[in-house]
Amino acid sequence: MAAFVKSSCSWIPRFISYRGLSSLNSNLRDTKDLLIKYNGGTVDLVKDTTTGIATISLNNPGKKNALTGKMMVELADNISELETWGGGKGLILTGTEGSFCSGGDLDFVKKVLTPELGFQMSCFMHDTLSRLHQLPMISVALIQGGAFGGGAELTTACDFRTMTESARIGFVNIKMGVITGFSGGTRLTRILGQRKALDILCSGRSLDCNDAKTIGLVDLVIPDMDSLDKTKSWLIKNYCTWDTEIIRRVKQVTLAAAEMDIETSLARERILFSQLWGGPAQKAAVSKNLKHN
Ligand SMILES: C[C@@H](C(=O)O)C(=O)SCCNC(=O)CCNC(=O)[C@H](O)C(C)(C)COP(=O)(O)OP(=O)(O)OC[C@H]1O[C@@H](n2cnc3c(N)ncnc32)[C@H](O)[C@@H]1OP(=O)(O)O
Repeated sequence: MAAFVKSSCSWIPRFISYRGLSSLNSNLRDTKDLLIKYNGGTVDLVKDTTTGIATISLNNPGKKNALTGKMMVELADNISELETWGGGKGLILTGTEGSFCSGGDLDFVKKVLTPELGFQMSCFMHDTLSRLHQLPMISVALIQGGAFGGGAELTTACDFRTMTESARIGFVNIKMGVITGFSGGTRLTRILGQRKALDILCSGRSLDCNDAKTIGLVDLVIPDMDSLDKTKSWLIKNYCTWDTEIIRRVKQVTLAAAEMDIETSLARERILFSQLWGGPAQKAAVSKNLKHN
């Protein structure tokens, strides 16, 4: 692997081999202390305890919601808070003032341009987006305005994506001389399959809502007006109507099936199922003589 790095990127110092980087012990605590120094913007979490729907808003409108180091830390902290929210059914990830996110804040990026710092940032964002993806809640990215580079990558950590009619999404990392740093390469491939992901990642082209829907990246196209309300209604109506505990368990079963070996996943599903068996939700349902036609 070191030879591959050397031949294709001759400017990378010899000591930064693939193995060398991955064996670095990236301490997330130290990375957090580092990132938080790169100021600007906020990431705001609102939990609606009536509906069980949380909203995370990326807020750096002067830069189309580009992510600073501090915003990366706030996003991680918001996910930590949601990990402890037992009442959560759904999550909407979006941006303020008509934009989703234009990727890493280029003013911040310019200050951390070494392979070691890139590796640290990447470890931190991988951890955050894995934890977002693994939340026992149904997550949706609402793509409005633009989602570019790291911003496009953020959307791939959610279960679903809605997109407004005028929005664009582009995995432009290749045009910036890098590949996906926030885990978007792996996640996009899981969503679309290798061939379509290669097309999107290698071209770096921007997709409009029709392209994104056709290719299977986006689940719902919505008008620009009231897009947050429309996304929330869609999320509640389709995925968050039923009992909180049951929704959270369904999400956990699908995660296990997607990411674990089959025997481990089946074992988990048996436990998640049997803990509900004979519970109040089931007793109420079986006493109603429901017809499902
Ligand atoms: C982590 C890393 C990675 O590759 O993995 C990345 O994500 S690298 C980041 C990859 N993203 C990018 O390269 C996006 C570059 N930006 C753009 O392509 C464009 O700005 C758009 C996002 C399409 C928006 O275009 P539009 O014409 O609507 O607005 P605009 O260009 O006037 O942008 C409004 C203001 O936001 C700033 N701005 C926009 N994107 C920014 C960014 N990522 N970092 C820092 N500032 C940014 C612009 O410089 C401008 O500042 P002033 O008002 O002061 O002029």
